[in-house]
Amino acid sequence: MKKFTPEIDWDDVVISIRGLFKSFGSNHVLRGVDLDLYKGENIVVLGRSGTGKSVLIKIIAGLLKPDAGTVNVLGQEVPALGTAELRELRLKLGFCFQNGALYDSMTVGENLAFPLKRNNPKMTADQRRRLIDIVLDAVGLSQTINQMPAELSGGQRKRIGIARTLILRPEIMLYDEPTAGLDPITCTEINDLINEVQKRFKTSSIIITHDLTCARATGDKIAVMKEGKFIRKGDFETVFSDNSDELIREFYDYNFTQ
Ligand SMILES: Nc1ncnc2c1ncn2[C@@H]1O[C@H](COP(=O)(O)OP(=O)(O)OP(=O)(O)O)[C@@H](O)[C@H]1O
Repeated sequence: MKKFTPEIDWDDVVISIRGLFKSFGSNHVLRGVDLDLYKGENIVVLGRSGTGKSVLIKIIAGLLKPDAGTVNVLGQEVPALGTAELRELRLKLGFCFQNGALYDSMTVGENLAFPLKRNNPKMTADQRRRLIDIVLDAVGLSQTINQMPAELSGGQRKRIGIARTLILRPEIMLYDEPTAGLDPITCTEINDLINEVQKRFKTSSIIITHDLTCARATGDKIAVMKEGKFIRKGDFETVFSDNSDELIREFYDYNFTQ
């Protein structure tokens, strides 16, 4: 179970989605998605491959336009935003991709400086260094500042990827399969880090995963997507205590009874 109780502000919705539909030709991917993410909350999105989890994230980030529905992110109706407004909004969203997306030819420190130089060109080297120290400390890898990504383990690369996302101080974190390809001990460390980020940086998060151990450890709420909509939402116990749905049963059995 989750090891700490986050401070969720139930009066402050940071993402609110209603009646979202998206098709690609005859492929009806999203068919009436509703979702609320509250300030300080971690929501885990579960669903089989190809159910539309990435499409949902892309619509939240304004990278894809929905066919119908409303998508409000940090008080703004995303499909109505222009290019400049979208760019502003995306700075408040932190994307954590599966492979950490680090530049192999740069040291860890240079990788962390990169988004700062791009987004805050007036920042001094000292100011950058202070922020780099803060995020490296947050992910427990201060000693790696001069190392190359190739010298890091898979788990360390993930942590640096998270640090690089955090350095721009996003309000919402979007984690795409954060524990994929990691051994169970490293998975536990990443789960703990996701919770630590939530606590320390007061972020709200959407975590896409197939890993129920990750879902149980990090999710304040689990949302299960099937056939283009959420069929269940609630805390882990509530969602998995009723195994009448085949998908719920298969997810549970695959993760815990093999
Ligand atoms: N730009 C696009 N054009 C056409 N079809 C697309 C596009 N993007 C996604 N799709 C289709 O939408 C469906 C959902 O894809 P999506 O990537 O969201 O799945 P997912 O749930 O994230 O899967 P996974 O768990 O494997 O990452 C798939 O059938 C995919 O082929």
